[in-house]
Amino acid sequence: MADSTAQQVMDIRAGLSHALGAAETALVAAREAYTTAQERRERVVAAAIARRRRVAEALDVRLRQIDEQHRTDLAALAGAAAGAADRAAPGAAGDPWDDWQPSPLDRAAELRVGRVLLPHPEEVPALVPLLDHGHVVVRGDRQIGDDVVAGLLLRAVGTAAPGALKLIGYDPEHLGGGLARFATLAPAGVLTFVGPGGLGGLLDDLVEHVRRINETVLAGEYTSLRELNAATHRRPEPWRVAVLLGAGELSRHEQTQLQRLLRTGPAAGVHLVIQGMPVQSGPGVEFITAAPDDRARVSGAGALPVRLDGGPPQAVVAAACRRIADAVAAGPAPVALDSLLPQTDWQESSATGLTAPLGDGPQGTPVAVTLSDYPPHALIAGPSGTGKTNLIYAWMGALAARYSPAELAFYLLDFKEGVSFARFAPGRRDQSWLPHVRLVGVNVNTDREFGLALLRFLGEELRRRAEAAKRHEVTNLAELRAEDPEGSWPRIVAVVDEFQVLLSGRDAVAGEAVNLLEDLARRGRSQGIHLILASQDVSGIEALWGRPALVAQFSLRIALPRARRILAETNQAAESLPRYHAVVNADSGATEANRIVRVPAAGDRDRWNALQHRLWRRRPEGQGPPRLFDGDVVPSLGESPDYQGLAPVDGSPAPVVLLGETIDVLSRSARTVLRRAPGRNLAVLGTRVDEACSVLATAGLSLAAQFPPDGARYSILCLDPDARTAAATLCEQLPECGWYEPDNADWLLEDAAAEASASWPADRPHFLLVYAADAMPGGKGAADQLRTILRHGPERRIHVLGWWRGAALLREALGGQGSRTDAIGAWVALDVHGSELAPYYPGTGAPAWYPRPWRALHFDRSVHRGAEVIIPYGQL
Ligand SMILES: Nc1ncnc2c1ncn2[C@@H]1O[C@H](COP(=O)(O)OP(=O)(O)OP(=O)(O)O)[C@@H](O)[C@H]1O
Repeated sequence: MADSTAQQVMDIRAGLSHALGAAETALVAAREAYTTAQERRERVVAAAIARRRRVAEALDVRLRQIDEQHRTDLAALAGAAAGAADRAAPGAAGDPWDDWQPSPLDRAAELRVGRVLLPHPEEVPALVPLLDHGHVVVRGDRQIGDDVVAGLLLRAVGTAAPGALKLIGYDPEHLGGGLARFATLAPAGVLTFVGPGGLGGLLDDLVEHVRRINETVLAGEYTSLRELNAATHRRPEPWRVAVLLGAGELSRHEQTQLQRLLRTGPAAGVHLVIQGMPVQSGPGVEFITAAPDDRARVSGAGALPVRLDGGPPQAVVAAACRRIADAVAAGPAPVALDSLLPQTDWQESSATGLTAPLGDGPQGTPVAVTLSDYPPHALIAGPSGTGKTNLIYAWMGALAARYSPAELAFYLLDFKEGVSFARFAPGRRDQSWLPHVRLVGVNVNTDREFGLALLRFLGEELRRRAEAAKRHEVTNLAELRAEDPEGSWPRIVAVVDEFQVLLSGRDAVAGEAVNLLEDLARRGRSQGIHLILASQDVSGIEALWGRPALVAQFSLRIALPRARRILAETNQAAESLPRYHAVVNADSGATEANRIVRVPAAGDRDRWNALQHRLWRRRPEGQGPPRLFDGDVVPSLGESPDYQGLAPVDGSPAPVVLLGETIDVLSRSARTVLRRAPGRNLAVLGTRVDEACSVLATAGLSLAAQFPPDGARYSILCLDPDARTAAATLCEQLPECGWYEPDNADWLLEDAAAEASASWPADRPHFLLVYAADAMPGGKGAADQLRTILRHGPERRIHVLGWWRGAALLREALGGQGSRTDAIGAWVALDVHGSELAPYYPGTGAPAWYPRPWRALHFDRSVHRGAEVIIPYGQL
């Protein structure tokens, strides 16, 4: 048992020892596991700490990157926004006020009102689009709003070309005070005010503008003026900016019109700037909320705060307005004449008419004007200085460059004082001429007879053409030219500037002129003779109005600004024409036929000369200069074709006495023929010594030119010391000239009276030139002798060419009151009134003659029905 117990103890001990061993082993293992786990934990914790640190670092880096990116993006955006704003609002649209001045842009810009506040130092302007875009409504603080409106308007006018923008102000509360700083623009028509109560009318007017522009300017071709401008680079209508500064309740009609304008205005260049009037938001309407500091808002900038600019300084506004007003008053820069000229000269045929552009139409396209069977003739009217003469130049230039002189001939007459047509004829400085011009009459304002002469000449040409047409059995110029291709049948354009001078008065000249005009106007159309009558004076047009049949022929009407009575009565288009524009109307002035043209400047000498010289160098061979009739120039006998044609002839034909130049187209000389027949003496009447001497010298020299040196006798009796020099000079120029003075006058008279009473005619003529015959010494005896010579001399080839210093003095020489006057077959009256000439004039009347310097009235009872005006010649 003990053994067993010991065994048992042993066993238990062994068991315990075993268990202890196992436990110790387990403990060691557990300890090891614990250590391992501990170590792992420490590693994990370290790793976790390291990771968190890395994450934090990465986060920092990323955040820094994001911040950086944000700053870069913001700077780029702000820079881009600032750049875009500069482009959208260049020059006057965006410049700061301290450095601001008008700078017209070639397209509508957005307008700066302030700056957008961004968390970035770059300045980004706040812009609002207005012109060609929409409308602007300003609300909020009234005072700040006023400055915004002023700034906006100044920028708008400053970016438009002068005159291309019109402001209309409606300010019922302050009666225009809100726009007072722009008042300088008013006289130039850039700013107009509408009074209180005028809102309805203003809105109606603007709606009407929109309608008209859509209908006549855009005319279905363009959807807006902006589009038209982009396509043609022209802006035919100004922008109209209506500034509506507060209004009470709008009526229903006003509301409707306002809505119409908000919708349709911008396409037609009609824009509204509204303050103090409720407007609903809608497309194209920009809202500015005026508030101080950074509390303002501009709808285009979204929710971003905006700081509005202060108003423009008054000095800047005043200077700009003055400059714009001056520029508008000075008118637009002229267009060049070249714009009317074709690429190649002289390519057109005038067989059916003459067509040439007169200028540009509203859309920049040339407006052509035609003279043909219809319309055949033109009336041009415009008050002085509106550009009538310029328009004629421009038209002539355009025609002359298209049609050669074989196709077109000009006859030009200017009744105005001055020499506006003289440039077409050779002058002292410039020897060229416009080869189409056949006649130029200048300074003819006192020589209405010259106008008559032109009309007579054209009347003759008309007859010649009508006869040719008859011969070729045709009815108009086109057919005549086809039938007679070798003939010279240019279209004739006769221009008479200030034609009313010709028609003024109720005398014979006016009467004949109207009749001739009527005939020419009626029949000229088919024969290619066209009349252009121009007048600055409404009375000119009125002179024609009494002749409806005549006026009806002038169906082409051209009205310059403010021309009156030339268009139809209800046609007011000329009233509102801008400077250098014209209404061209080929339908007698009917409103529907109006065409507006902008006429180029053709007055410039250099430009004109370039054209004239070019055409002149191409002139057809043998094409001489035009006949120039200058009423201020004394003609020269040496240049008279009739004088040049005189030469001694064999036999004893009746000599011709030249007296002066007739007022006609061909510069003919007035003449009288000293046949061997009673009464073939000449009397010069009047007190003007120079002119009397000139007529006698012309007579003497022209006689001498027809005889060989010993073919005729000349005796000069000079009884006026004032005429002595001239008479003596003539005596020297005449062959075999006897010289007599008061102390030997009796010799001449006795001798000549004896010859005159001889029973046979002399073998050669004897011409007695008596200066101041009324001063004849020798009493009754001498007077009788002179009468004998006058009465009987001519049949025996003795002719008196005498100067009496009065019509009544001649009558005394002829035997006093009641005596016969037929011994004087021809006379030249100087400063003698028509009524005094009655005894020497057939019938019961007297010629209409009001003496004028260096003009005389000539009558030859053997050939004349009426007296003719002549111009004494000057020096040989
Ligand atoms: N289209 C134009 N462009 C530029 N200048 C012009 C134009 N038309 C006229 N002018 C200028 O205006 C001035 C007056 O023109 P113009 O002599 O033609 O007028 P007018 O009506 O004939 O006047 P008046 O009858 O008094 O002679 C001139 O100096 C002329 O150069």
